[in-house]
Amino acid sequence: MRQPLLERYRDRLPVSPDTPIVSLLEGDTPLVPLKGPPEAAERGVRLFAKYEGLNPTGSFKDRGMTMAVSKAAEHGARAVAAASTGNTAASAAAYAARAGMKAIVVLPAGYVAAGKVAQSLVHGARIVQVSGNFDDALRLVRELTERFPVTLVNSVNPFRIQGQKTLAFEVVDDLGRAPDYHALPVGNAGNITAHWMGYSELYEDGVLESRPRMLGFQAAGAAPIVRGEPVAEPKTVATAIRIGHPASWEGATRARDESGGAIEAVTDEEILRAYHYLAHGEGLFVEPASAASLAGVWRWLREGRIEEGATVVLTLTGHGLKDPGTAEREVRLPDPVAPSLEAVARAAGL
Ligand SMILES: Cc1ncc(COP(=O)(O)O)c(/C=C/C(=O)C(=O)O)c1O
Repeated sequence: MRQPLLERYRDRLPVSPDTPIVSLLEGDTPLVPLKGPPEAAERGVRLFAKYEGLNPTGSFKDRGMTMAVSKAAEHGARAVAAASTGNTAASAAAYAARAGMKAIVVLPAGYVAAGKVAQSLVHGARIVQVSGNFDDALRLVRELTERFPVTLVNSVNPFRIQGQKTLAFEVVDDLGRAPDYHALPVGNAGNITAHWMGYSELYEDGVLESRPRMLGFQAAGAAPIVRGEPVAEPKTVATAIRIGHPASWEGATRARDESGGAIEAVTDEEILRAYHYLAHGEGLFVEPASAASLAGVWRWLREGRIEEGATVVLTLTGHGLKDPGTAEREVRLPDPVAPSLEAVARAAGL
């Protein structure tokens, strides 16, 4: 029987007997071995995908949200709030509903994928769209939660990072060791901070002999950490990481530097190439931001920067169904045909 995430890793989380467990049986996602692009097989590099789209709301956010909303409930909160590019909103809406709390989500108008908006709406969140970008939304939500009795559940809330570090625990449980590299997309940078925290806790406890090199990838049009300065008008097809001023900037650079890893930019073209490869080459449907993990590793492989025989884990952060708009723009639906065997066979290419 599946356990709530907070039960499975209770001894490594700020969970006390007074903490109500608000759970949708999140976590315990598959670590899927990939065939990998040819550049991987040529060098005997083993690729694994941590398929976070199989969390209850379809993204890794559920790991942090079960922790943050459970702690909010412990402290008597009646409402939670988050700024979001969409997945935090969807997750906050679901866990608030689970907890019988109100959810307020502030979204950058026009830049949130349809699936995420649908989730937030149907779970009953109070949606506020602002004419601005995610960074404006986060600034406003921080002011809102200082002014009103509402708990902030963005990843500036440390309980979110605590919940999200469990991904590293699961990878080690599955592999029996840390991978040599762990790649993931970087937006507000809470997730790379959390990944590194998880591996570091196991390393410091003597469970691991080594930690992975963390490889963070930003979209080229939204790469403030790569550029070393905020990006006022972030632009990318990967709307989940269309963020110009990451709240966990320091956490991300610490993970990069302490691990001897890197944070680099990948173009929308590289992201979409990886997006299509994962879907029709590996059978994994992910949203564009998630594909940035593979896009970056694919470039490292082409450039010979990953040593022979290495083990690489890619965090695929959100399910492709979150962003049907990109799917429909990327793959045109054929016109209807006559209801005859000949027409169907011809359309089917038989
Ligand atoms: C699919 C997907 N992939 C990668 C990221 C980047 O993680 P962070 O670097 O921890 O921000 C996000 C983040 C989304 C939000 O920030 C939000 O939902 O407000 C995401 O949804």
